[in-house]
Amino acid sequence: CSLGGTRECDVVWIPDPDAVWVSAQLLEDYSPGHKHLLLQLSDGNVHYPVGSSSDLPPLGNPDILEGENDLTTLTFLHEPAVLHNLRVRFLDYSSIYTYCGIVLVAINPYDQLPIYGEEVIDAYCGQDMADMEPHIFSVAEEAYRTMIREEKKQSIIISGESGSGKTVSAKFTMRYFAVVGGTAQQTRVEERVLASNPIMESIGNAKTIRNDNSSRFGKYIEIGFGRKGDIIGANMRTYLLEKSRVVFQASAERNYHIFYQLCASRELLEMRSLRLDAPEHFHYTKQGGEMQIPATDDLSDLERTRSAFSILGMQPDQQMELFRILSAILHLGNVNIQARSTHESFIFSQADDHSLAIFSKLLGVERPQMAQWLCHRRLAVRGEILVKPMSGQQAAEARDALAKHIYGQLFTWIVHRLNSALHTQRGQVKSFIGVLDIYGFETFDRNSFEQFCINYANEKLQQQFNRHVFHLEQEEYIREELAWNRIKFNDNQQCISLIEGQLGLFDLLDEECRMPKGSDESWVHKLYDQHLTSKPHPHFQKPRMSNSAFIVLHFADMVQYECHGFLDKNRDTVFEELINILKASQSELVAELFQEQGKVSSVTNGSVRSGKRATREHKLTVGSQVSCYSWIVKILTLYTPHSDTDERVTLNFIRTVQGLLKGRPYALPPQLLMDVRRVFPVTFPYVPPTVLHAEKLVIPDSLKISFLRRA
Ligand SMILES: Nc1ncnc2c1ncn2[C@@H]1O[C@H](COP(=O)(O)OP(=O)(O)OP(=O)(O)O)[C@@H](O)[C@H]1O
Repeated sequence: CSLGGTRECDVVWIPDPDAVWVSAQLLEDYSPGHKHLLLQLSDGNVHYPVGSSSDLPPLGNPDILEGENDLTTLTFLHEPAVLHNLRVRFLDYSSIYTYCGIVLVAINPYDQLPIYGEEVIDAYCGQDMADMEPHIFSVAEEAYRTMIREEKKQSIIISGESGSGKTVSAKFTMRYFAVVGGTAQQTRVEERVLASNPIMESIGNAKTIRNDNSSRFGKYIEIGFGRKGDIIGANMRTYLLEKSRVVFQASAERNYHIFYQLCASRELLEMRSLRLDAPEHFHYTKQGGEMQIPATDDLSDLERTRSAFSILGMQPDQQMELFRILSAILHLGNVNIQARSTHESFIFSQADDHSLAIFSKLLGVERPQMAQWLCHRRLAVRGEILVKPMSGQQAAEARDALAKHIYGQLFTWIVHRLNSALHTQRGQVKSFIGVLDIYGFETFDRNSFEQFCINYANEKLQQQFNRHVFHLEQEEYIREELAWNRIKFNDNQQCISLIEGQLGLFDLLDEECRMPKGSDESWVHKLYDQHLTSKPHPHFQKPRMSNSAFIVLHFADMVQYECHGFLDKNRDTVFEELINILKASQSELVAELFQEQGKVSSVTNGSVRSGKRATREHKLTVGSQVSCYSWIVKILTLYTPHSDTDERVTLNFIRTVQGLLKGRPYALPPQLLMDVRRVFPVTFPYVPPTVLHAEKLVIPDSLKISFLRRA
């Protein structure tokens, strides 16, 4: 029988509510105009309705192609063909890997497979990708060989939803490079590169409902190779750590592993001074209700973390410094903030609070000062400085913001420390292979700012994939004048524009953050006005039963986000008084962690949000960290404002340049971000990164000169 009378075939795929797709035997030829197809399913014959020839079900592939190791060799490549082929390979051939051209598709086996030993690495070493069964090692080998043969830097991008196996795959590629780029005996460099994994997992991974060891940050590691293809160092960049987890965990989730590791080690002699208890006694570790991950042992995991720190050259006393700060965060979470009985809206924290005392001692800071500034804030009113008690909720938020901030600073410090241990002389690095392991697409029952940022990153990654696999490939066909049928693919630019474009979700969020009375609710209503009423956007919806949530139709799924907390998380604010106390800490490490912050806070911050100058809060929004005007940043790095006049000049300059650069944005390189934070923590508006590079942006010399002269 045949469909359309042109091709002999007797199997088609039809949609099924349970199995997604089922195959069916075609019992009659189809000719245009037929209203039904007569199909044989496992449970009998059916008349499958077809409106027109474009409604015909997808055709099955010939039996001979079943289980092919490269999806691009299939005669028909569509969703049911892909799923069926992956299933056959997984179930019948016990193979978790399949190629799709240059892409390797991996299915998480959730089982220890004997396919990653040294002998398998040896088997893949030096072999061509096309000659070998699909494997993560063959992708690593291809990158390694191309780097050496063509002297070209390489990147491996690992993407997939949460729990799909990205981090495990990234670790296998690193192990592969450590073996092929090392000597027979592991040298210290490879050992150090591999040792960074347990450390990053301890401080950046946590149990979520999807994955017991979920990475809560993005990671890009560049492994540097010397002339002979030997590993000589590495450098890591991290992206957007989920700091909210430090103070809050959803049901059945945990905080970062390191906290439980420390609690589990509380009986060790050297750990007693940390005054730790079981995790169920700490507010910051018990909220998820599940303290233990089956089949893991937090105590032995801490040993692994400590030995990795030692491999990376961190001395035991410095490790203890880290553990002291981490333990202090747990004690901070237990600080008792109470409503004052006479006046309910004001609160105080008892100076003899046991947890506050331990927290202050561990961090080497003054307890009375901490008690004061955890529940009071300084206000400038008509030139006068007033001290005002906070409400209970404000004080709890200030405490949590401090905990998140300390953890975030410590995380960044550890990454810097690891990079110094993995660092090599630039001149020696001949080439590198980058491995990007970024958080996977997420959708939970309740999604917030973190999921929004993660899904946005995945949307960008998908676009990169589309560009690479379809767009650039087809451009090459055009250049080479090859005949082929243009492949249609789902371009996700519309969804990306909704998030990052002008009047997009980030744009309106940053604007709301600058409003004196901005709130999550008013932001979400502005979204409804803009993207439902004024100009309905195909990727934006409002849930029928809620006035405080919005839905984005992502490439991977529809996700409903609750607006609560978006503004706070985007502002990422900490009060300066608390930072100053930490800066004055007797602990060298604590003081060092906040030195940068001190510099930032001493610079007056042009807060558009309050409509006035604000000196007390750090306000570079998270959204605006993702992208920024690089020219402004470059010029700012040359310049530190010293007075109010300077600041006004700077703000005017920024506004002028923003006008000039409208629609020509540029993603801010991380090192410049550090510079701008240090020099001038002004809130930059969110602008989408495009293909344009900063170097190509032309700023009139007259403007630059006039600015520099005035500055
Ligand atoms: N190749 C594999 N072999 C055996 N088990 C695997 C493999 N890949 C993944 N797993 C299992 O799946 C779990 C989740 O994998 P992984 O942490 O790599 O997911 P992920 O995609 O990085 O998730 P997230 O985005 O949440 O960080 C691992 O802890 C491991 O138990």
